[in-house]
Amino acid sequence: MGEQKLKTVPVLPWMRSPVDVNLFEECPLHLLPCLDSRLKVALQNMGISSLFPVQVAVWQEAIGPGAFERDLCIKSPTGSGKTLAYALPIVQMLSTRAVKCLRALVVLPTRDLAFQVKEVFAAIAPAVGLSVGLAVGQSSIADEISELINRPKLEAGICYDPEDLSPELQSSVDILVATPGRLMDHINNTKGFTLEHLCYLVVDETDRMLREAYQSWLPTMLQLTRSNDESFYPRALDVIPSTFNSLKTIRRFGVERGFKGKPSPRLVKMVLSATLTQDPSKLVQLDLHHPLFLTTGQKRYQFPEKLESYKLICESKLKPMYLVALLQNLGGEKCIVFTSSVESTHRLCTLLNFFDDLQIKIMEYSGLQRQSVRSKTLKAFREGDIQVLVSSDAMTRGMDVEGVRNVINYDMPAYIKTYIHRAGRTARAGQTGRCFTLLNEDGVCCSLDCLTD
Ligand SMILES: Nc1ncnc2c1ncn2[C@@H]1O[C@H](COP(=O)(O)OP(=O)(O)OP(=O)(O)O)[C@@H](O)[C@H]1O
Repeated sequence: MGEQKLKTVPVLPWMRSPVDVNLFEECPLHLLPCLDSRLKVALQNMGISSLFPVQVAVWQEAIGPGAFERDLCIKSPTGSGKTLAYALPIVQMLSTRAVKCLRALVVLPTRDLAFQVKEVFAAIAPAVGLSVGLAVGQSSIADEISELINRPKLEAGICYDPEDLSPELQSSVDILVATPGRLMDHINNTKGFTLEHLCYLVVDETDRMLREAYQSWLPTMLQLTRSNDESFYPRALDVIPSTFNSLKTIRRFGVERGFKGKPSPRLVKMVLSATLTQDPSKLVQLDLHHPLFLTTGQKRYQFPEKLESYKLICESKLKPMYLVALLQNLGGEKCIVFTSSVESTHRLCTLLNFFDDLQIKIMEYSGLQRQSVRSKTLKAFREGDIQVLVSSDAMTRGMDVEGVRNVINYDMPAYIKTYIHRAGRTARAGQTGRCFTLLNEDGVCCSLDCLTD
């Protein structure tokens, strides 16, 4: 017990004195200080009339007295509105910029998540004249480049040298939402793609992003966005891959029109997750500047307020029958069934589809499927043409589908973090939701209490 308590006390001093998001209340838009009236209208058009507590807390740090002086580390439950918590202040801060260049970058682990986050930015950014791009590799690199980089029209007779990095090559977007792999492709190969003007970097689903190297995207990013004034950023960083043309993107002073001689603004970082790591050896990779920790409550992990959790003890050989009975009882409510692997996802989905009596549309969603198939399935699920999605953990993190009332752990997750993210596909945005976990009565592990991080 004592040991368990010790584990929950963060080692890093700045994590020990967090801002408690629970102390903030929902705030109606008309009471939110400094909100641009155009953004207010855009939010209302999204059906949003007030900001959630985590959004108010971040707004205060970003737009209020905090003025983004510190990097923000945000841990708040699934479905609490973290996307808008960073999107809104970034868009507001960039709304007065006259020159188009890439100023904000959001990096996410999967394409589906990147699509989702792009949609949120796309709903508010155009209201203040900002454009949003997507770099996830869903189209050819050439198509993506033409979306992201503005190439000047050539005058007749003028020969354009593609090797020439002329200043006319400009970003077509102010905000970019990207997956790390495709981001690295652009850093390494796309002429005119530069991070030198970047003001905001968001690493969403941070603990997942720090777990995988993704072609060293993080050290590369940090190197490229550092000022060449070493006194400004005194810490040395790891060596970065020599293959990319880094010289053109190293952050410089006075590069921007109208800003000559003035230092580039500090790159502000925001890192977020419902299960943000406390591990100093992981967090150090982010090279955070005087970080401020915003978290919800005292517990290590917090579940959504209106989530109900149930465990169903069943005989292992009858497990599929228990599931069928449960689905029958749920009567066609939107539901995600999680399994432990892509193979069992496929097997279980095939099996369920033999039960004609169920009279519900069931499809699978897994990392083994082609992106186009996955996107189509997700669209049908969002639109209610499919009621049950049998999924591997490809769906676990961040995915936001309206109306999901139930999550079923057909296979028990191996980690508490996985449980939190799976369960978090329901009970979002203050809604109610239920999470059922099927446990083997003869199983080695029959209680969720023994799930460890
Ligand atoms: N202020 C608001 N008013 C009403 N709905 C909101 C508001 N902010 C966000 N939402 C809705 O809440 C849902 C959850 O938001 P979001 O996906 O940002 O949660 P999250 O905290 O990032 O969750 P996860 O940790 O699972 O990624 C979305 O459907 C979003 O549209």
